[in-house]
Amino acid sequence: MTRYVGAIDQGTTSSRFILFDHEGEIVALDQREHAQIYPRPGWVEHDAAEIWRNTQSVIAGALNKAGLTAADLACVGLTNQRETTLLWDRRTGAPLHNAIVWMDTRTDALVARFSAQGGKDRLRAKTGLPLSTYFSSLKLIWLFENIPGARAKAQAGEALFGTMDSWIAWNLTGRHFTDATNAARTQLMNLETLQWDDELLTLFDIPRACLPQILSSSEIYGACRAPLEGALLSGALGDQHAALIGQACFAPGDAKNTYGTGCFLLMNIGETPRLSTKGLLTTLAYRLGEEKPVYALEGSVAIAGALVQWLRDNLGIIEKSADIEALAASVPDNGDVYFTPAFSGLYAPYWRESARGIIAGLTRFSTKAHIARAALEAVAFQTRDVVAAMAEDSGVALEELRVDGGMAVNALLMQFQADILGAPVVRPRCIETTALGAAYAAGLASGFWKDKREIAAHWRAEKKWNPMMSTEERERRIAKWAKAVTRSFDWTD
Ligand SMILES: Nc1ncnc2c1ncn2[C@@H]1O[C@H](COP(=O)(O)OP(=O)(O)O)[C@@H](O)[C@H]1O
Ligand SMILES: O=P(O)(O)OC[C@H](O)CO
Repeated sequence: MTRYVGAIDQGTTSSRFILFDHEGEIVALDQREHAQIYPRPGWVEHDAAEIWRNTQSVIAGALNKAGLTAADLACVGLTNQRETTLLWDRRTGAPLHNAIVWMDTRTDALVARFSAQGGKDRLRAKTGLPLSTYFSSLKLIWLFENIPGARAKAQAGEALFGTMDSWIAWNLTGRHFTDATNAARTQLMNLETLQWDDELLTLFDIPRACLPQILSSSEIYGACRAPLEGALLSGALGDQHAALIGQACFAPGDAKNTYGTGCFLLMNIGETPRLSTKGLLTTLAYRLGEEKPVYALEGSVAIAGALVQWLRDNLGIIEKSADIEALAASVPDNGDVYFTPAFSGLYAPYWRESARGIIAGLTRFSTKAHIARAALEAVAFQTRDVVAAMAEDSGVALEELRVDGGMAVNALLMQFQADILGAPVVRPRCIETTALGAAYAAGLASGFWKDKREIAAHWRAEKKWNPMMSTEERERRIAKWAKAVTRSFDWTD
């Protein structure tokens, strides 16, 4: 029997390929960062050709490290940054433009245009999503309106639309498809039927001919080409949905928070898509093969690890991301500095397109260490806002928070998170839960793992942070943060 499953994790910052064994343990990993392209304030692009090259390279790299070949893999799963939008030429395989990244705000004028047309409630009822620069629909319209000939090619089926899952899967298998979790983030899929919705396609004037086929998150999609010759691709889902599976959040009420470039808290809400009244998204959690779809409430935070990258790349106050912990720990507190990182507006629970980042409370006393500390705290405060919205919405307070993602290695952040939530934070042994979830989705379809129960038995807590802050202090800081948040509003109006 082949003893391993491979998972491609195409994230906002980097692409990884990870090999897992039957216990869900990592056997080998290779990772490569790609360029973040910022052509104008608020714009963020990726070179999709570079991402495909990096994907090929990390696949070869991890297989090499493990001394394995594609023939040793029972199957392969694929997970990805969601919403990031690409059009490419069906014949040549060349992208028509750089991919427009999920956090890009160039479509704010389109938000205003469609808001003025009315129908926002109908849109939310059908897709679970508000009108926002975040989702693919408006990014695709921007491409049609700004790239000469793009619409005509799309209408003729000569240009294909896809998020990063479709792009990688098309390059790997030659098949043009997406899974229903990724499709849920385009704002073109009906959350009940899990198919492209005619009313939405008409509203946004999107030609059906360019859209990928929507499939489940766990089924055999096809055999791969080099560098995974012959291996079966049998799992595909958005990264946050994959992390939910990787954290074994299979029961209603189970939740996880993934700290990557952004920060995304998803709570399983079972088989009925319920709309939030507190600024959360309703999304498909996953659809495993022929099983009934499972839904989730999501609190999306655009800027988390991206803030650490910004301190590194734009301000140069740290050399590498991990350095932020020592710098922030070199001062006992934030020195009354609060950082609202509304670089892409504010997402959940505020949904303010026109907010922009601010650092508040600066004095002659403030140092780069206070700013570093305020940056880490901002990630925890944003998560607290989402947790509070989730509790109000569901009427159930979170007993503990399961965490993962690149920033979850930061112990200072994790302790502050527990303090500011007033609830324990638990990190599992494997924090590569996104890739693990994709491997699980693939392995369930291929029969490598029997069922969800077998998978859930692999989950092990590795570390737990208990809250140590007094209630009074917590409330004081939350009030200060809330003040800093309001100061960031309406900057671009
Ligand atoms: N020790 C650390 N402390 C704080 N942030 C970190 C640390 N290590 C990595 N990061 C941040 O985590 C992010 C990468 O996490 P990852 O889960 O790989 O993200 P993505 O899936 O979005 O590419 C980067 O933004 C990086 O700055
Ligand atoms: O790349 P990540 O892990 O920050 O995730 C990005 C999200 O999928 C965007 O919705």
